[in-house]
Parts: sequence; structure tokens; C-alpha cells
Amino acid sequence: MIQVRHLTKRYGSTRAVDDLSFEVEPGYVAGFLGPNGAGKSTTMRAILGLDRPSGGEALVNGRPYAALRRPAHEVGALLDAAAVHGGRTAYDHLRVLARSNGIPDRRAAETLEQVGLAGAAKRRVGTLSLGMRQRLGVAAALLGDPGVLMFDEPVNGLDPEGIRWIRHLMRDLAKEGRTVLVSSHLMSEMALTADRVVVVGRGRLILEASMEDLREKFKKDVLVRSPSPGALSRVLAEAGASVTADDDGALLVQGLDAPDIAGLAVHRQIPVHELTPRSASLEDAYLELTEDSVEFRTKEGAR
Ligand SMILES: Nc1ncnc2c1ncn2[C@@H]1O[C@H](COP(=O)(O)OP(=O)(O)OP(=O)(O)O)[C@@H](O)[C@H]1O
Repeated sequence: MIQVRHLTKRYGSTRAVDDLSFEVEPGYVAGFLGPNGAGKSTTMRAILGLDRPSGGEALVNGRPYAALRRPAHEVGALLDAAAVHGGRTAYDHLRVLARSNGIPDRRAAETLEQVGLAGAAKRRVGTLSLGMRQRLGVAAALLGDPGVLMFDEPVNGLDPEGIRWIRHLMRDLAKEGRTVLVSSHLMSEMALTADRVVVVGRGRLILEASMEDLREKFKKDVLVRSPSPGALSRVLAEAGASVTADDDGALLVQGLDAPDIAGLAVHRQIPVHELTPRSASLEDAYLELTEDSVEFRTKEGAR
């Protein structure tokens, strides 16, 4: 598991991470979401012992990275896929990494196979496309068969097939009982992959919730169609709901759930033709959550 406790990282006067706490447990995909500059990469680097915290701590399986006995067997990460030695072949790149971490050579071939790069084993890393380098980075993360995996913006540079592949991979890794933390600045991406989200802005925690709770929190209203809208809206208003009508004559009801509305309608024998709970889109929810944390905003985004 991953535990981040009161983590703070300052670069000069910039607080890249500011008293951030959250936990990720095994068995689900946790999306780490926030606008550019929110502190996601810095947090991941702190978890991997690549950045020393200014305060607080970041633990893998209960220990700071430096105290892990066999780190590559406990945590693997894809950070910056471009940062690899371009002259080596894909296979050699992995074999060197494996050897320096006490991992048998055979894992280099196994992980190349796992990420779909077996056919490119002898190609020099410098000649691989960005998408192939992302896959190679994933292979490196998987080398030690670790129980904790972190991916920083893994869909960058991948084509649609690659994006689908990485989504499945992350879900499979979680199903195998691993701890999976994946960062993104796109809610649309996380909506398809993550079971829980940790949303950050300006280095601080904005929200930690299951995807379900997030949808529930941003549910908007219930759309109700009835041939007797006047009678139904009086009944619903008496029950404490606030009711408006849309242009089509459907009622938009806030303050009562769909089952309550159905119960009241049945009780008063008012026919109902449609009853649809409506949520704000997750994208809208995310924009609302992070609107005060965006570093650079276009006019379009400010509306
Ligand atoms: N080495 C560094 N020196 C100075 N400032 C830094 C350094 N690394 C990060 N920062 C600053 O810390 C803040 C958080 O950056 P970080 O890269 O962690 O954010 P992020 O959420 O990963 O964003 P992105 O999605 O753009 O990668 C930013 O304001 C960034 O400019």
C-alpha cells in the first residue's frame, strides 16, 4: 500500500506539495488527478525516494523507499518514459535494469512480451516511437513483479489501441491484488479506469473519494415526465422538493430521490412516464473541484 502523510515539498518559495495526506490500498485503481502543476509528479517522486520531502512522509508498504530491502520487488513506476538511454536495445535496457536490481535476466524477456514489445527486443531505444517507449517504461516498472505500481500520465503518446491496452493492464494489475496509483489531468480518462480518485490542486488535497461517491456528490436533480405535471409538482413541493420545469415540460426535481418521487406519485395516483436521476458530468465535477487551482486559464476555461 501507499501512505502519504502530511507530505510537503518546497522548491524555493514554491510549495509543490502542501501538507498532503492520502492512502492507496491494494486491489483497486486509484486515479491521482489534478491540473498541471498540482504536485502529482512531485508526490510520486517523493514516494519513490527521488525527492526528499520538506515535511511529512511518503511510505510504501509502511516504509520510506530508502528503507525498503528489495525496492524493485516492492514498487515499480513509470515516470518519464523519454528518460532512457537511447543507444541500448530494448532488451538490454531491461536486462541492465534487472541486473542492477537483483532480478533474473529472464524477466527482461517476460516483461517485453507482457507489454507487447517482444518483436522490438533488438531495436535501439532511440529508434522507438513515444508509444513504444511508454510500453518499455511499463515493462521496466513490472520487472521486479512489484505489489505497488505507479504510472505518471501513462497514456501520453499512446494511440487509441495503446490507451485501451494500458487501461486493461492497470485494471488487471489491481485485480491481481496490487496497489495501483495512476496520475492524469483528465477526468475523462480516469472515469474509465479508476475505482477511486485522489484530487489535488496547488499541492493540496481537494477530495479523496470512490468514483461512486463522486457521482453521488455531484448528482444534480431528477427529471420527471408526467401527463399531470401541475398536480405532481404540487405534491413534490409539499414534500419539500424544489421543482422547476424545463422547456419540454418535464419537471426537474431537487431535494427528493427518484424512489421517493415514485412513491409519492403512486400514493397520489399520478401517472409518471419517466423518472431519470441526473448527475453533473464527471468532467464538470472535476472542473468545479479544481477551478481555484488551475495555474493557467484560457478565456474558454474561465467561463
Ligand atoms: N525541480 C523543481 N524545481 C522547482 N520547481 C519545481 C520542480 N519540480 C516541480 N516544481 C514545481 O512544483 C509544482 C508541482 O509540479 P509537479 O510537476 O509535481 O505537478 P504535476 O501535478 O505533476 O503537473 P503536470 O501534470 O504538469 O506534470 C509546479 O509549480 C512546478 O513548477
